[in-house]
Amino acid sequence: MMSRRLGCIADDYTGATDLCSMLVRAGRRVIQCFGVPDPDQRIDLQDADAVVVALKSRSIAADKAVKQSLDALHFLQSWGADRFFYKYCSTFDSTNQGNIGPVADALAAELGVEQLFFCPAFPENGRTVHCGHLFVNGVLLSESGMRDHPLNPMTDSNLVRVLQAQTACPAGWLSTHARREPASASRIVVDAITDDDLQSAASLASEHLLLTGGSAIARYWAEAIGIRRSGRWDAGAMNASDRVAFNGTDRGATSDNCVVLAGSCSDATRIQVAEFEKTHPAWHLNVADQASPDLIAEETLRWCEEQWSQSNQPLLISSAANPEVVAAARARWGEWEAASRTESIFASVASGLAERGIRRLIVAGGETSGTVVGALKIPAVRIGYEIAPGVPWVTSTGSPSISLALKSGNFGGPRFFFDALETSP
Ligand SMILES: Nc1ncnc2c1ncn2[C@@H]1O[C@H](COP(=O)(O)OP(=O)(O)OP(=O)(O)O)[C@@H](O)[C@H]1O
Ligand SMILES: O=C(O)[C@@H](O)C(=O)CO
Repeated sequence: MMSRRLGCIADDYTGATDLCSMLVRAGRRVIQCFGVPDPDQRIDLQDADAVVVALKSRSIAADKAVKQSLDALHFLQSWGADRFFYKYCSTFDSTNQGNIGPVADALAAELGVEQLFFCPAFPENGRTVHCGHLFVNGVLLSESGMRDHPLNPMTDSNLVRVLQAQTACPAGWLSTHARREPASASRIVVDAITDDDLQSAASLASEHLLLTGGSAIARYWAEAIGIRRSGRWDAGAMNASDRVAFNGTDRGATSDNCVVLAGSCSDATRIQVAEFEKTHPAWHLNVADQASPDLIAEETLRWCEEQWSQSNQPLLISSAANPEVVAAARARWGEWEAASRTESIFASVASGLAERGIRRLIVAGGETSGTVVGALKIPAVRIGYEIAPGVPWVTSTGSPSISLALKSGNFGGPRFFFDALETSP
């Protein structure tokens, strides 16, 4: 079989990292780019079997999401990709108008594809699809926490209906058990309850040029279509010059230091924060405070320096340890301003930590991860060891390199931060 290269477009940063980790499981060398790279960034993609372009297009206006996704497609074609995957959330998050339908339609039109599968199921993380309906840990999507999502509340579990509202093409669903495709539909939601179902779906799609879904199907599809397999990179190792720069700091940090930045408001992250602060120093940001984000960040960095002067324990900085602190910030600033202030604080803290020599960060939350990666001006990362399903350690390309664990809010068990430390580069 011809050796193929896979080009992927993901609609958020942690979702992209989730996808990368599944492709690494399948023995591929994967690079994740944050945004569509500029030619002058000169990211070396030659050794990669798959390239994932991470966008932040999940909740923006549909026309913008379409444009960014097509730009990403053209970039991936210029790299040499000959199969394409569009990754969205395993909970099918979208606004009423999109963006899953419009982006999928635009990519299909550009590639001349008529029939398209939609396969969000991620059984390992509790997301299953039965008769076109999505369940989260056995509960209908519309009755899960996603019902109250601040940006994209998901109040209908029937994905055929959700998708049909976003596309002019006829939508239907397919059970791989029946191996029967809906006769008139060209936009097809695929049932999957187990990984075996995903494997069957991947093999049904083995001739497809474009597939859409969550991360779990991508691993099997890469096998089914014969994507090049060059084996894993040791993507976690820090090189000697980075260590020298790292230890050269005069502000207390040492090469053992690692900081957790938790900006996610999800239940899973709250449990992880509570577990970690039982044994580690923790700093809770007061976003409701009237001080400027820069001042709050400076105060936070001073606290880190104090901690490092006493011990080299990993530190935790959290903004949303409980719903009350988020409510207080929103009451003071309004929802949008409160989120934007939180992100500014995390951006300044992340830059400040990097200036102080920190080279390992664990970040919780998709938006928060996007903010941190943007503040550190990281264009691309290589994918390393998988800490929990869908969350690998990644290491920035270029020098000095920095290692990051970018976690979707709801991913990982209660001891995720400990697991990340134990497996860190
Ligand atoms: N105390 C706070 N007050 C107001 N907004 C906050 C506060 N803490 C965090 N936020 C904001 O809430 C949002 C959380 O989104 P983020 O994507 O980081 O996490 P998530 O939605 O749980 O994760 P994911 O998108 O991966 O599922 C961010 O915009 C963050 O800045
Ligand atoms: O598919 C998922 O659940 C995640 O990769 C994600 O996109 C969470 O925002």
